[in-house]
Amino acid sequence: MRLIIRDDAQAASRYIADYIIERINAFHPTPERPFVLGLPTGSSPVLVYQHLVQRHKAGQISFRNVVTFNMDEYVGIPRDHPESYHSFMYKHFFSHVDVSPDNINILNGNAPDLEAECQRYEDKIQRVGGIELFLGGIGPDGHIAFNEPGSSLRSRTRVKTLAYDTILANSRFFGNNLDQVPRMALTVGIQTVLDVSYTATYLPHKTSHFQAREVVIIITGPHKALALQRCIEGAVNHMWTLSCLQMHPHPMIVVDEDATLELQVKTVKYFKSIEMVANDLGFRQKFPRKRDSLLDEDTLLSAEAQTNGLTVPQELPRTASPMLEPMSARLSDEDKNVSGIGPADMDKVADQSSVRMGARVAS
Ligand SMILES: N[C@@H]1[C@@H](O)[C@H](O)[C@@H](COP(=O)(O)O)O[C@@H]1O
Repeated sequence: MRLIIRDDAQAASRYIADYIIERINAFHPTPERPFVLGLPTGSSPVLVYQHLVQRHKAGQISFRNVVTFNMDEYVGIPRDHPESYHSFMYKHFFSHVDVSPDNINILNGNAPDLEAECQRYEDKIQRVGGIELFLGGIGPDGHIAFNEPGSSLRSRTRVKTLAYDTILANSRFFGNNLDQVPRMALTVGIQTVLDVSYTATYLPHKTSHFQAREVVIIITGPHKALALQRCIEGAVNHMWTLSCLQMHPHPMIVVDEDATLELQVKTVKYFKSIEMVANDLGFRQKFPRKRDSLLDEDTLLSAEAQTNGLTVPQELPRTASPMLEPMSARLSDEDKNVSGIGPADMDKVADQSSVRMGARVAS
């Protein structure tokens, strides 16, 4: 797991937007091989959408070959209701970028058969080959999408009754009138986020089980601090459903300082040191591999190359944590001799004690 800590919500959002843009551009999506992006609603991702829109208007990113799947939608409010997640997405994102309406997928909370609608959604995710990057937020009780406390960690897209806490939290969008807040929603499941299983159209000869390649979560504000603490320092637990990310091979949580208030100092220092050392020593983020290269993962895993004097896998498997793999090799050397990095490199490292701490933990 990567935990990226930024000073405030603005900086955390910018980090995520930049990351998504880099991922999409590096993927070189085409109509035949689109980038599949999972998207959330809520107040937390609004700034991310603003950054994405700005960068799109600056000509730095196109969403033409991006297919989107939203995480959830209320049941029983009209699609054009100002607080429907359809309206939210068009207001904050879709209306401002070049995504094709045909590529936008949002659950229909007014479908005559809600269960069939959920199955249709799962099937469609499978048909496009699974989700490349799932962006999400959390509720103050640690729920992801509408997977409320007590949700099965094996759940898939389904009808969900909302927890009272969620109704209370979301009443701010409905004039603080609890009676106006829908009681039910359709939501992707925990397993939908963790493990996208499908018969890929481009792999007609085999049925494969793939993880959503990457899950990126934004968490900001002190009111989410306890949830963050439970989800990353606590055990995997259905009462804090974001903790399921501990089971995912490639999750990244991006937070502001306020959200870290309940974390141990040791946890915060560890994750900051990991990022600082990686940046200082010039490790660049390596993205999960192209999906078609999964065909021959064993072969690719055995291929090695010399990069910056380090032996690293030439092509990391998409399920590996791309930043930590090369770092751990480097850090275990440092652990034996911190000055082995070289005086010039060490001068760049602002806090040497946290480097040593990072080395200890990584080894
Ligand atoms: N279903 C949504 C979640 O996907 C979202 O993460 C959560 C937090 O919203 P906010 O970011 O406004 O705190 O709200 C709702 O419950």
